Amino acid sequence: MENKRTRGNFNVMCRLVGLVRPLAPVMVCAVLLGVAGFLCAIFIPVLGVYALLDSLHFSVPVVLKTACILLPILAVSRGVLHYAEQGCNHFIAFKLLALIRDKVFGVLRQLAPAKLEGRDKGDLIAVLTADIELLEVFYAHTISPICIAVIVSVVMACFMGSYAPALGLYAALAYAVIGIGIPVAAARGARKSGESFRAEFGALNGFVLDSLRGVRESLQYNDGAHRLAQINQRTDALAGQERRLKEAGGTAQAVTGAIILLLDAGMLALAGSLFMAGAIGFDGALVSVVALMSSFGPVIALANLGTGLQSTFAAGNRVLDILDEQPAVREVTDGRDIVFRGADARRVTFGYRDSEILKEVSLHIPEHGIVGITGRSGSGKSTLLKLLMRFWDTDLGQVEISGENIKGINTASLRAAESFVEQDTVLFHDSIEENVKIANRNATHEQVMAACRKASIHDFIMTLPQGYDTPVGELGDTLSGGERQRLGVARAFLHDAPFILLDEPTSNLDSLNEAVILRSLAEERASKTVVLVSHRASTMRIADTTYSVENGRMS
Ligand SMILES: Nc1ncnc2c1ncn2[C@@H]1O[C@H](COP(=O)(O)OP(=O)(O)OP(=O)(O)O)[C@@H](O)[C@H]1O
Repeated sequence: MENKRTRGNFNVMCRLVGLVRPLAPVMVCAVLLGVAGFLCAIFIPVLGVYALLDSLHFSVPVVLKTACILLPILAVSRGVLHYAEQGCNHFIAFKLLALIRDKVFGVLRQLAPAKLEGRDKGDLIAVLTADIELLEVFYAHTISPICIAVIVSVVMACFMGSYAPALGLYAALAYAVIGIGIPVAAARGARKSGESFRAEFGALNGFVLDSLRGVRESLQYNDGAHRLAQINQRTDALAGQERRLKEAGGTAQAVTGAIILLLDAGMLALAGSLFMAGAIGFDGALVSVVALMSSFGPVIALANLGTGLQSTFAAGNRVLDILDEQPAVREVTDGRDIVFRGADARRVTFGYRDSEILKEVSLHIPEHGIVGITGRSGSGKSTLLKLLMRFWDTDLGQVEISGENIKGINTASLRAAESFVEQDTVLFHDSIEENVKIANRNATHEQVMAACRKASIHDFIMTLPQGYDTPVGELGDTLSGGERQRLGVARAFLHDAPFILLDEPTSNLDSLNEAVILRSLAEERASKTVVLVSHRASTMRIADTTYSVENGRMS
């Protein structure tokens, strides 16, 4: 993706919160339940102190008898509130994974195919699975703990401040040190490793996927051991990074524990000195010390987030990179629908990024004509077909379909009018019948068979034990290149669009199968218009007009 960028953590946090606005009421519920639960837990020892002071005849707001009734109520409430908070968090987790994946898939649909060309597919899978999964931690276990910690800290600082303002200020400072100071310091230290861990994780996914795809090549050239060594090296590097992240997390936890003890000791000294100076009573000093000691729970949860948070922000960044990516072409829904009446390229200039591939190319494709395009490898023939499909927009000049600028035609209408058979046919892990039917989900079995006959693949399918129900192996690698190619052509026949664009449809075929497909195309010409890219003179013979692309120019 071109859009790879690093946003500030606060920016990432705000953007991620914005993504799940519909879940805000449940999040508020989770926070309120969490605050109530923590306050119950904190006030159990405080009530104990009140009971003790009451029995020593101090004047306290809660007497021994009331404390004895309240203590079990608080204990049970703590459990119930915690359970309900977790219930809300899990509800949020499940809903938001669906919500974010839906958004990301929506964007990918717009980016495809142009912006996904050349993208590391393994890395993309890592974003769609692991990174989004990690965001669940962010929403359910980061946002709500932060809110809970802020609210509980304010309540407790006010409570201690009611005995003496200095006690309240000290408590607020202590909470800030644990809840802000430690996670910020830990996150700063782990920022680079968090980002590179997520990036490396995606890269390893891509590498393994690549290795699986190329397993035959690796075996053939005896490159398996080298490939395995590379996988091991990457895995070790990733494990090393993870270990460093975990070690940093462990160190942060140990430091947190030590600082809390020091802060407790400081509170004891402060309360003691205030008591000695007569500013507060013994009850105020004791209650404040116990209240502070028992109220670090919510901010400890934040301190523990520090190092893990970096991975979460890095994952958030990667998800936002996809969401922010601009498609190469915008889907048109408020344009015109067309009836196909021929196509034209008018002085089309186009390049991928900086390199110019086509320069002022013009070409006329009359309705019911068969137009051939030849040219050396890499001259831009497939690129021209992609411009006719509007996978990309031209830099200069324009492509017209039925006399309309292609940019103003509704995308759905354009897709219905065109069938594009690319050089490589991608097959899904499904039966042959279903693989052909992706071109027309409503087609009957008879129509699928007719399309396969035209593509000269029917006889082969009938030799298979399960015929059209034969499952196609992963990535179609149980079929030969020519068989896959003919299935691709069968899809185009089944799609039944008036304009067929074929990119090297016969490159893997013997002359017998080539002849069948060319005859089928010739028979279809009463209702179809065909653009044919091929290096084979025998295939080009059926074209009425042949253009040649050389050095980006058409002749
Ligand atoms: N998505 C892309 N991003 C950047 N460059 C690309 C992209 N797709 C193709 N190219 C480059 O554009 C040039 C033209 O590619 P194209 O596939 O159109 O050539 P072609 O004439 O169809 O070649 P062949 O006959 O080998 O299929 C090549 O140099 C290719 O590397």
